[in-house]
Amino acid sequence: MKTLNYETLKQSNYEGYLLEDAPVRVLQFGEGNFMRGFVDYFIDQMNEKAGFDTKVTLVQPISQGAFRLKDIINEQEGLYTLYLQGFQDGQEVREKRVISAVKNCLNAYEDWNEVLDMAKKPDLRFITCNTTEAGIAYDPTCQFADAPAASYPAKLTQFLFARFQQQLPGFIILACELIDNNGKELEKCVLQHAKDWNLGEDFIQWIQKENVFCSTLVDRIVTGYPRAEADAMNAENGYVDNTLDTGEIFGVWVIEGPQSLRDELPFEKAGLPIIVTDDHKPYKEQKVRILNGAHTSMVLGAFLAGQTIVRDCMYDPTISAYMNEAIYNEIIPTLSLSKEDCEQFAKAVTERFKNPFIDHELLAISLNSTAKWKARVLPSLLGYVDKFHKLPKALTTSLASYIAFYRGKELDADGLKAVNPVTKQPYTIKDDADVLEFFAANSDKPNAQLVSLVLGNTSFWGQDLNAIEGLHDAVTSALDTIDNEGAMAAMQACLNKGE
Ligand SMILES: NC(=O)c1ccc[n+]([C@@H]2O[C@H](COP(=O)([O-])OP(=O)(O)OC[C@H]3O[C@@H](n4cnc5c(N)ncnc54)[C@H](O)[C@@H]3O)[C@@H](O)[C@H]2O)c1
Ligand SMILES: O=P(O)(O)OC[C@@H](O)[C@@H](O)[C@H](O)[C@H](O)CO
Repeated sequence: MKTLNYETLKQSNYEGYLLEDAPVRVLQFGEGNFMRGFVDYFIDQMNEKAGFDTKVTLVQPISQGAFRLKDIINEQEGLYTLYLQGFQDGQEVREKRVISAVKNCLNAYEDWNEVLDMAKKPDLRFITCNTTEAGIAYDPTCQFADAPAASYPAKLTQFLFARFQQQLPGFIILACELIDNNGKELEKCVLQHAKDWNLGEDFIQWIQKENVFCSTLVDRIVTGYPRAEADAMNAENGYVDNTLDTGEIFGVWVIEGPQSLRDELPFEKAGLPIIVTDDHKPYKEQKVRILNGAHTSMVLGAFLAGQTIVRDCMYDPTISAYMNEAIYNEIIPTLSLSKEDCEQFAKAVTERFKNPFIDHELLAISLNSTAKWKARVLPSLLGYVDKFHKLPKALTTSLASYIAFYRGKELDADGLKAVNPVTKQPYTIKDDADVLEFFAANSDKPNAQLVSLVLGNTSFWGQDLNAIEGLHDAVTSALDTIDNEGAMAAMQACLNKGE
């Protein structure tokens, strides 16, 4: 079978929508599954339904790994097949679409001059990005002369300076990272670099006046390359697509920015679920704390209890009751939106988790759980303690599950190795090097001591969690239960009412 590209599609008399040539008006930092299944899908839809006539150049912001995704994207001339599946208004929807919005992919380390040359293109109008939660951070070691600078904000500053020198208009910058105020945080980092690198007051003013940094909230479960079904999909399609992407049909993009965005991005004409608002925060709080909070507080314990994908957890009576306990009794009472709104959102989320068409792997969600637990679960735990003056059982147990999951001993380039106590299968813990080194060094310690060290690690949590009354003993006790009776028993213990 031939590899997917325009010629392959022509030869197979493909009749779907394709846009082979159009000006590149979007530069996108991040070539991952999520951006291709969400932002680039929306651009493709706007191209077809609203004459947006726009191609996207992807920039891989980190070095190409062994997989060499940039090369694979370019070999396929940016084309990829996206499967979006789930239920809409009670109806089963399965959408397959060849996305032709992407023109090509550059790697920041291999093609930096080409990236900078993009700044000279007058057509370029939008910058989109998702560089993970790790991506938007100020790194004072980055230098203007680096080619390129290490961090994403520093690379963006170099790119914006190249644009400024061309005396061309600035950009609408749509940040998609799942951190608070992503766009504004990105702008802060850029301004700091401009100042530290002495790029001049005119440039600083140009950044502020000519560019709109939008904070946005993204919501779609994108499960990425479907390893198990890829061969069957390729056989059915009649071509080999090495960048197949899958996700749920549900999707919402909330963009904080001026209403003029509605003129520049014709999403209304294309009938897309994009909301432009002057305050995205309530949407983000609700989504991150309920949906992502439910994922992060559930998956590590569920994995240790022998589960592998989210949907199966939803049909396990103990795990789903544990998740509901966390969502409805411990997370929602700490949120600012009305209980009714939050419960409606939560109900939709748990239905989405049951999506029969996508397999969302617990191990995929477990990636970087330290930062995720801090951003997605800790605020609810703190809010609950503040409001009710006692510990939320399920969220406290999720911290014990996190520690139990992270107790690996052998560290190699791939991650920290551990063995699942139920399936007896080895698994790899993936997180920042300092997190993995910490657990590799401390996993053998007795539970009470390990808990004290984890809770006291201020670089993980931004504070010493041992200071929360009763938390150390409660986490130690839940960890003892996990060790002696299993993770399922620890989750079950959170459901015993009246204690
Ligand atoms: N997959 C989903 O369902 C989903 C939904 C909403 C949001 N997100 C967010 O999107 C992000 C990417 O998810 P994905 O599923 O596309 O994963 P992925 O592994 O397919 O892509 C990761 C992307 O992040 C970039 N990246 C990784 N580390 C980086 C770093 N240190 N600095 C700069 N860039 C870096 C990679 O180049 C790549 O573009 C996640 O952080 C996630 O929070 C994912
Ligand atoms: O993508 P991650 O790894 O940051 O987080 C895992 C999931 O919680 C996340 O992908 C959600 O499915 C997504 O945020 C839904 O919009």
